[in-house]
Amino acid sequence: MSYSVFIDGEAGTTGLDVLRRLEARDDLEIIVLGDRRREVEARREALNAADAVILCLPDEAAKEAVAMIDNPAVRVIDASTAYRVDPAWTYGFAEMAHGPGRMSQAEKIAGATRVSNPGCYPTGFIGLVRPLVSAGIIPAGWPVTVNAVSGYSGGGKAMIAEFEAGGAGAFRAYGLSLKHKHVPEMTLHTGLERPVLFAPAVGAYRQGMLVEVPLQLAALPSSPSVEVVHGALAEAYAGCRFVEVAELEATEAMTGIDPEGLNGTNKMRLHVFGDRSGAQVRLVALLDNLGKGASGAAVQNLNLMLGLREETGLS
Ligand SMILES: NC(=O)C1=CN([C@@H]2O[C@H](COP(=O)(O)OP(=O)(O)OC[C@H]3O[C@@H](n4cnc5c(N)ncnc54)[C@H](OP(=O)(O)O)[C@@H]3O)[C@@H](O)[C@H]2O)C=CC1
Ligand SMILES: CC(=O)N[C@@H](CCC(=O)OP(=O)(O)O)C(=O)O
Repeated sequence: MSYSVFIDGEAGTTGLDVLRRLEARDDLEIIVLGDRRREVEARREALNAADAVILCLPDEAAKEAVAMIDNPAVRVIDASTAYRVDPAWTYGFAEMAHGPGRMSQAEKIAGATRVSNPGCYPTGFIGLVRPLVSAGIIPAGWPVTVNAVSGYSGGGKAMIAEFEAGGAGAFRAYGLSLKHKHVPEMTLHTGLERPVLFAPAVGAYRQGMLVEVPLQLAALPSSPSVEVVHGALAEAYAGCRFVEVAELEATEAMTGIDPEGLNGTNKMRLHVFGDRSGAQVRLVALLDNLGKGASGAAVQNLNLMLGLREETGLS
């Protein structure tokens, strides 16, 4: 059986990467608009004709696209920020832990017609922190900070053009007003009660990211050991193909970590770097902002929603 898929925003950074991942598949037929991609009526027709649509658009254009869909059978995956904290949409982080006996996020995605694809930074942050909040290691009211660096493709076509024209600088801290659009999503889907303090940065390389959460273990109520923190993460992602937790021994031997290390993949690797006394850790997620941070996750969600589970890599 073949399914039809329409990528709205097919010529953008995320859209092109989704297309690259799908075009070789013989179980999918891709609806491509080419030069007609900005024509409202052409989009409306494609949005209602496809079995599934993947919106790779700015927030406002994504909302307009959703409003154009009146065929109830169409499944929608939105890569923008528009619906990530909307309770009517299912959050598309398939490995997000929910605790024993509850429906997994992957099952929720499989049964949904509206799925919001997570942001790139939130994928790393939620991946690191949610299992620790669920396990009671980080109290819900704890003040949590996240530092991160992304390649410039994270800012889409405009930022790519800026950096590739030269003169953009080697490294730029931003989000300095502390109002980054990812904060509500990071806070909600970890179960934290206070807004996360988010310090993002962008570097003069195209793709790949590190998302880091430093924790003063000795200040936490249970003073957990490095092994307890690592164990909670390892348990949360046991059996997942796309999210892995690096062994403590391997992490201890590392002297650096390359943000480009998982480029081109749909994988995320979590590290727990601990100090010798065990009083502090740096939790670090490594992922491709266009892979598990965007297009890879969108394709994973598409597979789940169309029932192509063998393609998901979820055990
Ligand atoms: N880049 C990344 O790493 C990530 C991006 N995202 C999200 O994915 C979405 C797309 O981002 P990205 O690919 O980076 O952005 P780009 O700027 O690279 O691409 C945006 C695309 O949207 C199209 N578009 C813009 N406005 C309209 C409109 N009014 N009607 C129809 N099409 C329109 C553009 O068309 P045209 O080609 O004609 O210009 C372009 O193809 C955003 O919401 C972003 O936040 C999410 C996670 C990571
Ligand atoms: C480097 C850079 O600018 N990154 C983007 C985030 C990219 C991303 O995740 O897109 P969403 O906002 O749709 O989640 C930013 O900080 O706005």
